[in-house]
Amino acid sequence: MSSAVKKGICWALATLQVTPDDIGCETVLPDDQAKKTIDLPLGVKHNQKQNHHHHPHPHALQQKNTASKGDTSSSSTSSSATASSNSLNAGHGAASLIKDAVHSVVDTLFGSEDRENVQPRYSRYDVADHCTMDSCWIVINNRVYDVTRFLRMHPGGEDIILEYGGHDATTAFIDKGHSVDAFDMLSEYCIGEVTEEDRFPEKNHT
Ligand code: HEM
Repeated sequence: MSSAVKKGICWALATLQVTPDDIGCETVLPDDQAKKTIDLPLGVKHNQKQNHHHHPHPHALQQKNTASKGDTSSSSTSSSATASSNSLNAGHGAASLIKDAVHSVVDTLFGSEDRENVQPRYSRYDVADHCTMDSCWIVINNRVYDVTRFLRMHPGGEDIILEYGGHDATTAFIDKGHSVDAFDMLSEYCIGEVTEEDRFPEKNHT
Protein backbone atom coordinates (compact mmCIF):
# COMPACT_ATOMS: atom_id res chain seq x y z
CA MET A 1 0.00 0.00 0.00
CA SER A 2 1.43 3.37 -0.88
CA SER A 3 2.17 5.76 1.96
CA ALA A 4 -0.31 8.29 0.55
CA VAL A 5 -3.10 5.73 0.78
CA LYS A 6 -2.02 4.75 4.28
CA LYS A 7 -1.99 8.38 5.33
CA GLY A 8 -5.49 8.85 3.89
CA ILE A 9 -6.83 5.87 5.78
CA CYS A 10 -5.25 7.00 9.03
CA TRP A 11 -6.70 10.48 8.59
CA ALA A 12 -10.11 8.98 7.93
CA LEU A 13 -9.87 6.73 10.94
CA ALA A 14 -8.97 9.71 13.07
CA THR A 15 -12.45 11.08 12.38
CA LEU A 16 -13.80 7.92 13.95
CA GLN A 17 -11.32 8.27 16.79
CA VAL A 18 -9.41 5.14 15.90
CA THR A 19 -5.71 5.69 16.40
CA PRO A 20 -3.21 4.58 13.77
CA ASP A 21 -1.68 2.34 16.41
CA ASP A 22 -4.95 0.51 16.82
CA ILE A 23 -4.74 -0.80 13.29
CA GLY A 24 -0.99 -1.10 13.11
CA CYS A 25 -0.59 1.85 10.76
CA GLU A 26 2.78 3.55 11.01
CA THR A 27 1.70 6.93 9.62
CA VAL A 28 1.15 9.41 12.43
CA LEU A 29 -1.12 12.39 11.97
CA PRO A 30 0.39 15.83 12.38
CA ASP A 31 -1.04 17.44 15.54
CA ASP A 32 -2.75 20.30 13.75
CA GLN A 33 -4.69 17.86 11.58
CA ALA A 34 -5.69 15.64 14.45
CA LYS A 35 -7.09 18.59 16.35
CA LYS A 36 -9.31 19.98 13.62
CA THR A 37 -12.90 20.69 14.49
CA ILE A 38 -15.25 18.06 13.17
CA ASP A 39 -18.91 18.31 12.29
CA LEU A 40 -21.05 15.99 14.32
CA PRO A 41 -24.55 14.92 13.21
CA LEU A 42 -27.20 17.63 13.15
CA GLY A 43 -24.58 20.31 12.78
CA VAL A 44 -23.33 20.13 16.35
CA LYS A 45 -19.76 21.37 16.42
CA HIS A 46 -17.45 19.50 18.67
CA ASN A 47 -13.74 19.89 19.15
CA GLN A 48 -11.82 16.68 19.42
CA LYS A 49 -9.56 18.33 21.97
CA GLN A 50 -12.45 18.25 24.45
CA ASN A 51 -12.61 14.51 24.13
CA HIS A 52 -10.91 13.61 27.33
CA HIS A 53 -11.72 9.95 27.06
CA HIS A 54 -9.46 7.41 25.45
CA HIS A 55 -9.73 6.42 21.84
CA PRO A 56 -11.96 3.40 21.58
CA HIS A 57 -10.36 0.19 20.47
CA PRO A 58 -11.51 -0.86 16.97
CA HIS A 59 -13.44 -3.64 18.61
CA ALA A 60 -15.52 -0.97 20.26
CA LEU A 61 -16.63 0.03 16.79
CA GLN A 62 -17.74 -3.48 16.18
CA GLN A 63 -20.89 -2.67 18.10
CA LYS A 64 -23.55 -4.93 16.75
CA ASN A 65 -27.15 -4.04 17.43
CA THR A 66 -26.97 -5.92 20.69
CA ALA A 67 -30.66 -5.59 21.26
CA SER A 68 -30.68 -7.05 24.70
CA LYS A 69 -33.96 -8.04 26.27
CA GLY A 70 -34.31 -4.76 28.01
CA ASP A 71 -33.38 -2.76 24.99
CA THR A 72 -35.98 -0.11 24.66
CA SER A 73 -35.01 1.49 21.42
CA SER A 74 -33.72 -0.15 18.34
CA SER A 75 -30.80 1.65 16.80
CA SER A 76 -32.16 3.17 13.68
CA THR A 77 -30.33 2.83 10.43
CA SER A 78 -30.49 6.56 9.95
CA SER A 79 -28.58 7.27 13.13
CA SER A 80 -25.99 4.62 12.48
CA ALA A 81 -25.47 6.02 9.02
CA THR A 82 -24.48 9.33 10.54
CA ALA A 83 -21.45 7.67 12.07
CA SER A 84 -19.62 7.77 8.82
CA SER A 85 -20.86 11.18 7.83
CA ASN A 86 -18.82 12.98 10.47
CA SER A 87 -16.68 15.16 8.31
CA LEU A 88 -13.73 17.43 8.60
CA ASN A 89 -14.33 21.05 7.66
CA ALA A 90 -12.61 20.44 4.38
CA GLY A 91 -15.47 20.63 1.91
CA HIS A 92 -17.81 17.97 0.58
CA GLY A 93 -15.30 16.39 -1.80
CA ALA A 94 -12.83 15.62 0.95
CA ALA A 95 -15.65 14.54 3.25
CA SER A 96 -16.96 11.99 0.81
CA LEU A 97 -13.43 10.68 0.14
CA ILE A 98 -13.01 10.23 3.86
CA LYS A 99 -16.40 8.55 4.13
CA ASP A 100 -15.49 6.09 1.37
CA ALA A 101 -12.11 5.40 2.94
CA VAL A 102 -13.69 4.80 6.33
CA HIS A 103 -16.29 2.50 4.81
CA SER A 104 -13.69 0.43 3.06
CA VAL A 105 -11.49 0.17 6.15
CA VAL A 106 -14.43 -0.76 8.38
CA ASP A 107 -15.63 -3.23 5.75
CA THR A 108 -12.18 -4.79 5.56
CA LEU A 109 -11.75 -5.00 9.32
CA PHE A 110 -15.24 -5.96 10.37
CA GLY A 111 -17.32 -6.73 7.29
CA SER A 112 -19.92 -4.50 5.67
CA GLU A 113 -22.67 -5.61 8.05
CA ASP A 114 -20.81 -4.14 11.01
CA ARG A 115 -20.22 -0.84 9.25
CA GLU A 116 -23.99 -0.27 9.33
CA ASN A 117 -23.85 -0.58 13.10
CA VAL A 118 -21.03 1.85 13.79
CA GLN A 119 -22.54 4.69 15.78
CA PRO A 120 -21.07 7.97 16.94
CA ARG A 121 -19.90 7.72 20.53
CA TYR A 122 -20.30 10.50 23.05
CA SER A 123 -18.97 10.69 26.56
CA ARG A 124 -21.37 11.79 29.26
CA TYR A 125 -19.22 14.90 29.42
CA ASP A 126 -20.09 15.61 25.76
CA VAL A 127 -23.79 15.11 26.50
CA ALA A 128 -23.67 17.48 29.47
CA ASP A 129 -22.93 20.35 27.07
CA HIS A 130 -26.44 20.06 25.61
CA CYS A 131 -28.84 21.15 28.30
CA THR A 132 -30.75 24.08 26.79
CA MET A 133 -33.82 24.70 24.64
CA ASP A 134 -31.43 25.29 21.72
CA SER A 135 -29.68 21.99 22.12
CA CYS A 136 -31.06 19.35 24.41
CA TRP A 137 -29.60 15.86 24.58
CA ILE A 138 -30.59 13.13 26.96
CA VAL A 139 -29.33 9.60 27.55
CA ILE A 140 -31.72 6.67 27.83
CA ASN A 141 -30.25 3.20 28.23
CA ASN A 142 -26.83 4.29 26.99
CA ARG A 143 -28.19 5.81 23.81
CA VAL A 144 -27.87 9.51 23.18
CA TYR A 145 -30.94 11.39 21.99
CA ASP A 146 -31.07 14.88 20.59
CA VAL A 147 -34.58 15.85 21.67
CA THR A 148 -34.26 19.56 20.84
CA ARG A 149 -36.94 19.52 18.16
CA PHE A 150 -39.13 17.22 20.23
CA LEU A 151 -39.22 19.45 23.31
CA ARG A 152 -42.20 21.50 22.16
CA MET A 153 -44.04 18.41 20.95
CA HIS A 154 -43.69 16.44 24.17
CA PRO A 155 -47.18 15.66 25.54
CA GLY A 156 -45.76 15.90 29.06
CA GLY A 157 -44.41 19.40 28.41
CA GLU A 158 -40.98 20.70 27.49
CA ASP A 159 -39.86 21.61 30.99
CA ILE A 160 -39.86 18.07 32.26
CA ILE A 161 -37.48 16.90 29.50
CA LEU A 162 -35.35 20.01 29.77
CA GLU A 163 -34.85 19.16 33.42
CA TYR A 164 -32.95 16.11 32.23
CA GLY A 165 -31.15 17.93 29.40
CA GLY A 166 -27.48 16.92 29.36
CA HIS A 167 -28.18 14.07 31.77
CA ASP A 168 -29.29 10.49 31.96
CA ALA A 169 -33.08 10.32 31.76
CA THR A 170 -33.39 6.52 31.83
CA THR A 171 -35.05 6.21 35.21
CA ALA A 172 -37.36 9.19 34.67
CA PHE A 173 -38.40 8.02 31.22
CA ILE A 174 -39.04 4.42 32.22
CA ASP A 175 -40.56 5.03 35.64
CA LYS A 176 -43.05 7.47 34.13
CA GLY A 177 -44.52 4.47 32.34
CA HIS A 178 -44.40 5.78 28.79
CA SER A 179 -46.46 3.98 26.18
CA VAL A 180 -45.03 1.66 23.53
CA ASP A 181 -45.53 4.53 21.07
CA ALA A 182 -43.27 6.73 23.20
CA PHE A 183 -40.58 4.02 23.18
CA ASP A 184 -40.94 3.70 19.42
CA MET A 185 -40.49 7.44 18.99
CA LEU A 186 -37.10 7.34 20.63
CA SER A 187 -35.25 5.90 17.65
CA GLU A 188 -36.12 8.98 15.60
CA TYR A 189 -34.02 11.13 17.91
CA CYS A 190 -31.11 8.78 18.50
CA ILE A 191 -27.78 10.30 17.45
CA GLY A 192 -25.41 7.73 18.92
CA GLU A 193 -24.33 5.92 22.01
CA VAL A 194 -22.34 6.74 25.10
CA THR A 195 -18.72 5.65 25.08
CA GLU A 196 -17.89 2.20 26.35
CA GLU A 197 -16.42 3.50 29.61
CA ASP A 198 -19.48 5.69 30.34
CA ARG A 199 -22.10 2.99 30.01
CA PHE A 200 -24.54 2.34 32.86
CA PRO A 201 -26.49 -0.88 33.39
CA GLU A 202 -29.61 -0.78 31.21
CA LYS A 203 -33.02 -0.54 32.76
CA ASN A 204 -35.89 -2.68 31.57
CA HIS A 205 -39.34 -1.49 30.71
CA THR A 206 -41.59 -3.22 33.25
C1 HEM B 1 -37.33 11.46 23.91
C2 HEM B 1 -37.85 11.28 25.10
C3 HEM B 1 -39.33 11.21 25.34
C4 HEM B 1 -40.34 10.83 24.52
C5 HEM B 1 -40.23 10.34 23.08
C6 HEM B 1 -41.55 10.99 25.25
C7 HEM B 1 -42.81 10.72 24.76
C8 HEM B 1 -43.98 10.90 25.44
C9 HEM B 1 -45.29 10.60 24.93
C10 HEM B 1 -45.58 10.03 23.56
C11 HEM B 1 -46.18 10.91 25.89
C12 HEM B 1 -47.70 10.74 25.82
C13 HEM B 1 -48.12 9.57 26.72
C14 HEM B 1 -47.51 8.27 26.28
O1 HEM B 1 -47.67 7.89 25.09
O2 HEM B 1 -46.84 7.64 27.11
C15 HEM B 1 -45.43 11.44 27.00
C16 HEM B 1 -45.98 11.89 28.16
C17 HEM B 1 -45.27 12.24 29.27
N1 HEM B 1 -43.91 12.17 29.41
FE1 HEM B 1 -42.60 11.79 27.96
N2 HEM B 1 -41.27 11.43 26.50
C18 HEM B 1 -39.92 11.57 26.59
C19 HEM B 1 -39.19 11.95 27.67
C20 HEM B 1 -39.72 12.15 28.91
C21 HEM B 1 -38.95 12.37 30.09
C22 HEM B 1 -37.42 12.41 30.18
C23 HEM B 1 -39.81 12.55 31.08
C24 HEM B 1 -39.42 12.80 32.50
C25 HEM B 1 -40.06 12.34 33.51
C26 HEM B 1 -41.16 12.45 30.53
C27 HEM B 1 -42.33 12.60 31.22
C28 HEM B 1 -43.60 12.55 30.68
C29 HEM B 1 -44.79 12.92 31.39
C30 HEM B 1 -44.87 13.38 32.85
C31 HEM B 1 -45.84 12.73 30.52
C32 HEM B 1 -47.23 13.11 30.92
C33 HEM B 1 -48.37 12.83 30.30
C34 HEM B 1 -48.98 11.62 30.96
O3 HEM B 1 -49.31 11.72 32.15
O4 HEM B 1 -49.14 10.60 30.25
N3 HEM B 1 -41.05 12.19 29.21
N4 HEM B 1 -44.11 11.40 26.71
